[in-house]
Amino acid sequence: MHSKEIPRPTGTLPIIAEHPAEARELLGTVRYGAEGGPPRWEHDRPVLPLHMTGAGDREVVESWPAMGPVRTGEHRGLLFAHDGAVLFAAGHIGPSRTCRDDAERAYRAAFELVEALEYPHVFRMWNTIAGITDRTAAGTEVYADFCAGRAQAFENAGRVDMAAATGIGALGGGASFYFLAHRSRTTVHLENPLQTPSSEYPARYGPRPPRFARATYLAPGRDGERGRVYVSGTASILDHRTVHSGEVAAQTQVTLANIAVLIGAENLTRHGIDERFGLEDLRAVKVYVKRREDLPVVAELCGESFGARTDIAYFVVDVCRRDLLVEIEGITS
Ligand SMILES: O=C(O)c1cccc(O)c1
Ligand SMILES: CC(=O)C(=O)O
Repeated sequence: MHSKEIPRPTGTLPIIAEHPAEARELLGTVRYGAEGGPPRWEHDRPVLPLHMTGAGDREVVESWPAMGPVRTGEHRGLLFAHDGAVLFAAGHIGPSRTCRDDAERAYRAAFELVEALEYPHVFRMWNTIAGITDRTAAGTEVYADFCAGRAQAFENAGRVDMAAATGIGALGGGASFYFLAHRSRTTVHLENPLQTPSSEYPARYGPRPPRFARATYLAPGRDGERGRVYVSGTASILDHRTVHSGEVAAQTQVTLANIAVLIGAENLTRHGIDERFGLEDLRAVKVYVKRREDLPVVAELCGESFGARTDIAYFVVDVCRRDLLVEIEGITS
C-alpha cells in the first residue's frame, strides 16, 4: 500500500487502510489478511476475513462507509448491513472443492436478499477462491465449477443483468464472496469493445460461462455523490484469449490499456454516460500478482500509470487462468 493518510469516508468509495476504520459509521469490513473463513460480527458489523496475504505481508482492511442509520441481519449464512441507500453483504461459499453447489446456494441467498430488502441495483461483487485453478476430485476445474454454480443461480433467479466483479485466488479458507447493491441509484453495466462479454466465452473455459460485466457505473446520487465506475478484475485478455502468456510486463500493459479503454470517453459515450475517466482517476486499486518475483515489475508499471493519489494494494495470489500473471481492479474517485 502506498497510502500516506487514511482518506475520509465518501459514500460508495471504501476506506482502504492498514487498520479498521471506526465501526459506528461503517456498513462492513473486509480483511485482506492472513486467514479466511465465514463472515463474523464485530461491533455489530459484518467482517469478512479473506486469506490474501502471506507471511510478512501487511493486512489490508477495506471498510465500506455508511451514510445513515445502519440495520443488520443474517440470511442463510450471509451477514449483511444496510443504510437505506447501500446494502453490503458477505458470505462464505464453502470448501472450494465442491464449488458448484456451494456457489449456487450462496448466490441464490444473495439474490433472495437483494429482493427481500429491496436493493435491486447490484453494482459490485467480489469472489475469492482458494485453489482456483486446481482440479476437483471429479477432475473439473474449481473456477469452472464456481462459474457453473453461479450461472445456475443467475438462471434460477431470472437475472440477466451482470455486475462488475472480481474472481481471484485466495491462499486458503475456501471460497468467499461479498457484494454491494444500491436501492435507488441507476446502474449501467459496461462491456469493453476489446473483450468478449464474459457470458459469451466459448465452452473451452468451462461448461457455463462466467457472469460479470467489465465494469458497473453507479450514476450520481440525489445526495450529491458523484457517478463512479467500479472496474472489474481485469486481465491480459483480448477477445476471450489470454495474450502475452508468460510475459508479466506485457500482460500488465495490456491490462492497463484494457481498463483505460473501458473507462474512457468513447466507451462511456457508447453506454450513454456523459463522463470520462482515465487511469489517474482510479482509487482503491487492487493488483493481484501470481508470482512474487513479478511484484517489482508490476508495481513499477502501475506506479507510472495511476495517479499519485491512487491507493494501490498488491496481493500475491493465483489468477483464474493458469496463463494469467496479473489482474487489476479499481474504482473511479
Ligand atoms: O468470475 C468472475 O467473477 C471474474 C470477474 C473478473 C475477473 C475474473 O478473473 C473473474
Ligand atoms: C480472467 C479475466 O479477468 C476475464 O475473464 O476477464
